[in-house]
Amino acid sequence: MEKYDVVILGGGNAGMGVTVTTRAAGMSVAMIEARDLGGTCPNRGCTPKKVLVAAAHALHGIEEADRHGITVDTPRLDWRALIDREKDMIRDIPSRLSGLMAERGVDVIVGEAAFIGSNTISVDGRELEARNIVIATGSKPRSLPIPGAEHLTISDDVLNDPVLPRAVVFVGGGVIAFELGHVYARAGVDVTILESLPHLLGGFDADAVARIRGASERIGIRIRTLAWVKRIDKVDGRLRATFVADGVECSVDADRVVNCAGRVANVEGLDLGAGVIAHREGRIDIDDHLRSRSNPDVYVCGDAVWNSPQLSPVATYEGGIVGRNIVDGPRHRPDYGQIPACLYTVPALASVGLTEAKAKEQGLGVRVHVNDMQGWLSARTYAETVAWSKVIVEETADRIVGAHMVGHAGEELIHLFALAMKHGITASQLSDMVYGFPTFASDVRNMM
Ligand SMILES: Cc1cc2nc3c(=O)[nH]c(=O)nc-3n(C[C@H](O)[C@H](O)[C@H](O)COP(=O)(O)OP(=O)(O)OC[C@H]3O[C@@H](n4cnc5c(N)ncnc54)[C@H](O)[C@@H]3O)c2cc1C
Ligand SMILES: NC(=O)c1ccc[n+]([C@@H]2O[C@H](COP(=O)([O-])OP(=O)(O)OC[C@H]3O[C@@H](n4cnc5c(N)ncnc54)[C@H](O)[C@@H]3O)[C@@H](O)[C@H]2O)c1
Repeated sequence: MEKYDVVILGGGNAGMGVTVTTRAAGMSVAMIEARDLGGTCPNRGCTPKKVLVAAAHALHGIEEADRHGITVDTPRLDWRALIDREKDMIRDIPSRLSGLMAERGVDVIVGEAAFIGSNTISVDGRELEARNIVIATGSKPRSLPIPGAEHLTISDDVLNDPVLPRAVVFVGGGVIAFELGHVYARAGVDVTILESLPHLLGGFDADAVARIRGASERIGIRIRTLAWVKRIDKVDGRLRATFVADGVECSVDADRVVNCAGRVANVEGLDLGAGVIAHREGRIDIDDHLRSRSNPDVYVCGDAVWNSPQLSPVATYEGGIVGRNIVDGPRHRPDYGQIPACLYTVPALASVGLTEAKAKEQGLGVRVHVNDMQGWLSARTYAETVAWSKVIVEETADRIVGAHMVGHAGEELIHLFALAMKHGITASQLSDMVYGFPTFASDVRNMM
């Protein structure tokens, strides 16, 4: 039996986050990774996705060129070349991270880990014992138990597919469907999004989502809410998604039907029972310190946590907290209050803090500043198709409790609001700054 102070299951953002403090404290650390070091974000998520989004931005710029007096012929996108560029960008990430782990003194073990006891793990015939075990195994697409589910593809396939399909259906109207849908629509693909709930993009401010819906429909994306997908059939070499909306059975034909119905903690194969880890349907019961309630030697972080945002910086942050709890004892708790979230459509939706609905639900006395900024000089200069903001300020304390933007460099500006919220900078103080001009940031003064 090999012995370690810490064994980490999974080498993604969360697992990497654990290694910093534990190694700095001189603990012996092993990391077990079944696929590629780096996990989802750099290999199958944020980074490759953003390479495609960058191409969508270029196409959007070309669409708007005539507004600047520029004539451009109809652009032709070489999809295979774009996928090659994406792959090129991320190719060496696992080997670079392997170098980083070696430098940090972490033993990386390749293989699929599972519990064999409360403090023991098996991997590829080896047995490891550890004082602390960290579950950082990420998430996987929620399976859809419908006839024809075997025809569904997932976001991994979209990011790997060198052939541009003619038509695509996304099952689920969440972040992945909108981001990939915008890329496809700009590339000329016929896109349909089918969402079972009455609202899209759950968790984002409803008014901001309405702008994104409008921007998506403007580029030809068809969106159906309250649409229940019943089955997928193969018909004449293509796929047919049959769904019920408003009590009526409808169908749509496509070359790909992509499962974007959410992601669940990837813990099924870990034999949590052998590890004495209480859970319900894959949701591990943890305390405020991200520690298993039934086995105090086990921590969970990143997407494997069932009830925190599935975001790459959150995974790193939670990994850091788990590392500190292992070193200092369980004292540190995550605070998710001021973490920005962005939807990388074109234009993007950026958000931090409370939505208007949540602020009101909490009974806060708030001023809500809503601006359609399309007529503002900065938006006109760049011929923005959408430029919109909502800033929610607690009346008595002048405290910013939420900010939401669509377009207008919101994915960058949102960090000004997050900084203000984290460090207690009031709305008046943020307005009172001297900003460089002309910039999108200088408009922050007038947003509240
Ligand atoms: C298409 C897509 C786009 C995204 N875009 C963004 C974005 O723009 N911004 C953002 O913030 N977030 C984005 N995300 C979410 C982000 O990628 C995740 O929140 C983040 O990667 C989670 O990190 P993690 O370390 O918890 O899990 P992962 O990165 O998934 O790492 C878990 C690792 O554990 C390994 N593993 C699993 N089981 C075992 C086992 N039994 N033994 C050994 N190893 C195992 C896996 O191989 C994997 O490498 C995106 C996700 C997807 C799918
Ligand atoms: N920009 C980013 O930060 C980014 C980008 C991509 C992914 N992610 C992360 O990845 C996670 C997963 O993304 P996602 O888009 O798969 O999930 P999501 O949770 O954002 O959206 C899933 C949607 O599918 C709907 N749905 C569920 N079952 C359905 C069914 N049977 N039929 C139709 N609709 C159904 C849900 O109501 C929901 O609206 C997200 O939680 C997100 O945090 C983040």
